[in-house]
Amino acid sequence: MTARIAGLYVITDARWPRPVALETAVAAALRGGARVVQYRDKSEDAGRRQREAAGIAAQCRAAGACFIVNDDVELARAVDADGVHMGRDDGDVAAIRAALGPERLVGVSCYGDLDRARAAVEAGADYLAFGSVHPSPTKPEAAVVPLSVFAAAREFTDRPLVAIGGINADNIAAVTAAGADAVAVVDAVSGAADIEAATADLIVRGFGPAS
Ligand SMILES: Cc1ncc(COP(=O)(O)OP(=O)(O)O)c(N)n1
Ligand SMILES: Cc1ncsc1CCOP(=O)(O)O
Ligand SMILES: [Mg+2]
Repeated sequence: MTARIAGLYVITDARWPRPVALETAVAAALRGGARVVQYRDKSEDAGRRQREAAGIAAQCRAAGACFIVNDDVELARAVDADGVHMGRDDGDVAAIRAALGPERLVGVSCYGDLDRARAAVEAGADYLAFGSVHPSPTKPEAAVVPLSVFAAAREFTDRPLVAIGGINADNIAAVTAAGADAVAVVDAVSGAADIEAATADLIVRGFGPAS
């Protein structure tokens, strides 16, 4: 399962107009080659969240991509997502691991904190995310952490390492060269005029041409 966390990891953004265009945008990202999609929606409209997450889950299933729900274990279970992504305000990693069982992935934000990363591995995290690795247009308040964090984390874990924050076509190659297995983006895809082309371009620049 953890092998599925690799390549371009696209995170949905509220700027995608709702509801039809969100699906259209996810379809374009999947055609462009996104291997992981995360539903990230901070609203409290439970009905719309459920509908949108279920729709994206079906799209990812059809495309063979991995589908992750941000923050919300119950929603992940309800739509049969492949996993959840949890940050420092989203609950205890061991408790989430126990609640979800071994079949679903638990991704954990580690920011630039290697002690948190070690503890997350101990608690059963399936992948570790580090960032912002550059100033993020989506989350400008996020602290920037050095790319050396990937080599440092690789010293103690073979879990997939995900980079996030301010990653775009100009800097993605340096991020993967530093050791990130997957690269998570919001703006570089959702802000693009042509989502399919932007996705494909990021993949070639970051991971090389498809073999
Ligand atoms: C892949 C990935 N990495 C990091 C985050 C950030 O999680 P968190 O710190 O909980 O912040 P929010 O996204 O919930 O605002 C993420 N969502 N995905
Ligand atoms: C959710 C999150 N956590 C750290 S940066 C970030 C947002 C990443 O978005 P972008 O790719 O637009 O910088
Ligand atoms: Mg969170």
